[in-house]
Amino acid sequence: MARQSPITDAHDPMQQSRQVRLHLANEGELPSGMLREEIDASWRRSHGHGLDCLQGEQVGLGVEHGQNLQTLLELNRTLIDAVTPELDYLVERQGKGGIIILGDAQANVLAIEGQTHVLNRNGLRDLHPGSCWSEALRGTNAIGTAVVEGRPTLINCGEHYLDRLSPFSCTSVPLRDPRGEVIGVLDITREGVMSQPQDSLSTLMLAAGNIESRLFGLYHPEQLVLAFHSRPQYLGSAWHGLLALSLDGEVMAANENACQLLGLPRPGLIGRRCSDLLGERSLAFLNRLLQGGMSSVQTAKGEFFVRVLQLPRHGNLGATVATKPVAAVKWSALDALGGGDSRLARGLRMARQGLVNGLPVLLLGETGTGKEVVARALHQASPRAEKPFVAVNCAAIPEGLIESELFGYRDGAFTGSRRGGMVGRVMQAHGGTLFLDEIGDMPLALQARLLRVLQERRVAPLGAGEEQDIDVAIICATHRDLKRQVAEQHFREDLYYRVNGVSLRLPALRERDDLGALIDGVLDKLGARGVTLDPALTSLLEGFDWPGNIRQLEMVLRTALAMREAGEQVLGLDHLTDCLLDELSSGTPAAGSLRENELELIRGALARHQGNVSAAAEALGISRATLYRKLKQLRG
Ligand SMILES: Nc1ncnc2c1ncn2[C@@H]1O[C@H](COP(=O)(O)OP(=O)(O)OP(=O)(O)O)[C@@H](O)[C@H]1O
Repeated sequence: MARQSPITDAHDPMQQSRQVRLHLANEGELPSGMLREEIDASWRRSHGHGLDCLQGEQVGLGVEHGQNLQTLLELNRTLIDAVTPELDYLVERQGKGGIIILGDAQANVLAIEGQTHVLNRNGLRDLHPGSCWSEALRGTNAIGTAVVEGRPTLINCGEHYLDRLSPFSCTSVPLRDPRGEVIGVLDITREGVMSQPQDSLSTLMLAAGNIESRLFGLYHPEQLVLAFHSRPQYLGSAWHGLLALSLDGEVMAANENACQLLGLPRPGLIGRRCSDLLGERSLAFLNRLLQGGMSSVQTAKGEFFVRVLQLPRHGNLGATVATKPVAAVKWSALDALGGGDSRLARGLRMARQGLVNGLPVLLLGETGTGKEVVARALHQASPRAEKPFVAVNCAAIPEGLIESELFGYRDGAFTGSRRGGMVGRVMQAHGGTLFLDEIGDMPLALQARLLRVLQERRVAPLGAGEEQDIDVAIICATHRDLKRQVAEQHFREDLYYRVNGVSLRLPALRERDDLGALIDGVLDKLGARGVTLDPALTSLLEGFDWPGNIRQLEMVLRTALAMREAGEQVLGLDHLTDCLLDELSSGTPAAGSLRENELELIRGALARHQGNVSAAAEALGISRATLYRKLKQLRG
């Protein structure tokens, strides 16, 4: 083939890379400054590997030349297990033309899903499980190059080193194990130039964060895994710090975020005592974590919010942070939640009685009224306390993932998913308690499946023929009016009766007459036992309507505590920011429908925070998700 076309002044980047390729093939050298910096570096490496950018690549590649695919899959079993839910989700999300690829640390393809016919259409038949896409063999390509670079990589059409890969654009992110080593790569490939490469990149980075959190748990099944962040909204996200603790409280592993948040390199964290890092060693701290879901600690790096992400599979958790076994706090925790509200205290006792006798418990209440706290305390006060408490937020899991998350899967979910695949949350709760939060948001199709599981007490993972017996206590919660949902046919009537064994409505804060007891409880939880409120602040708080309930009260008290001078034990109006004072002074919203008032409150908060949703949600004491949901409901 005649190779012509010296470099000319091309403005089209695709045209430009084509000319660079021709020049390289003809002259045997790469002209400088013609390609993006990282592409230039990768092309030089590819050239150095002796690859011909026009003729093809080296042969002797991957499984088709003797490498055993089964061995490859077995070697990467943990990675495959951790990636499967995200892979399913990405396949569903990427739609037309999207191909999702999972590679290992050597850029061997482990799984390829989605619109794979697009590859055949373009004559690319050698991209399949078992094939190797390392840079050394195939030149610049997102999978191989991301492995070499160890960072997210985007390769647009002609930026591929090999001419024949030019019809495609690919984005890849490396996946790291808890030690920070690259153990795989996740890729989205599309036909043609990527119009929104940043979208694919952010989708992949979010997925990588979730996968790495899951891997962290899978690598440390015998340890207590704590998630922490300086902002509570970031707990459970791809950005939280993770620490795996041995049963005597020593840090066994830390993820990259944890190193950054604590300002220490990994070797400086491993082997340290959790109490040195997070500044807490008390039984109260552990109990708060186990019952309240989230707790805050003051450290040299400022305030962190901490949540338990995974309990150790075996062993006495009490020893991890505290010195006494956790079981010692069982009853007192539930009793304390009743505060000074005798009706609530009675309801809590009945709920416990029902749960112990095998009845499902349904917790109803507005956002922030403490439904999750109550669910955990009920579990702790039951004979199942030593067994797992597994919480599933049905509104937070993407619809396409709920089924596999709840019921798990066997095999066939994608090439390489193994027999025994992933254990679903229902099965994880075996012997203990399953808490289905926001059950009112569960899609109808899944409600039918859940109903069958609850009736038959058997579960079949996706792709599995046989069913397994399960023994779980069920607690459900929702902020929705489930009866209305049933009437409007958004919630199955039969499921409603199945989950509604003992129902307990948690009162909104404005309906409670034990604000004082609650304030003491929250101060205690925030590590400020003995701090009191002066009469002016007390009466301001008593006059407020508390749309965000206890969560909002907690935020107000947390702010006031932070404004104290050293040694101050009495909180007053001086300890509130102007913004909070304005908010609380607005008191009970003026007459009008609840809907209008809510909308007004949200609009007000958004206006005060210049449309910043996170700040408005924080001021209202609700999560961003709840704020969006409410806006959608109220406007629609
Ligand atoms: N009795 C209590 N004493 C002190 N703090 C509490 C109490 N109940 C709840 N909280 C705190 O209030 C916040 C909200 O509680 P929780 O998450 O259980 O509410 P929820 O009703 O499940 O909210 P949502 O519906 O928004 O998920 C948490 O930070 C929790 O620790």
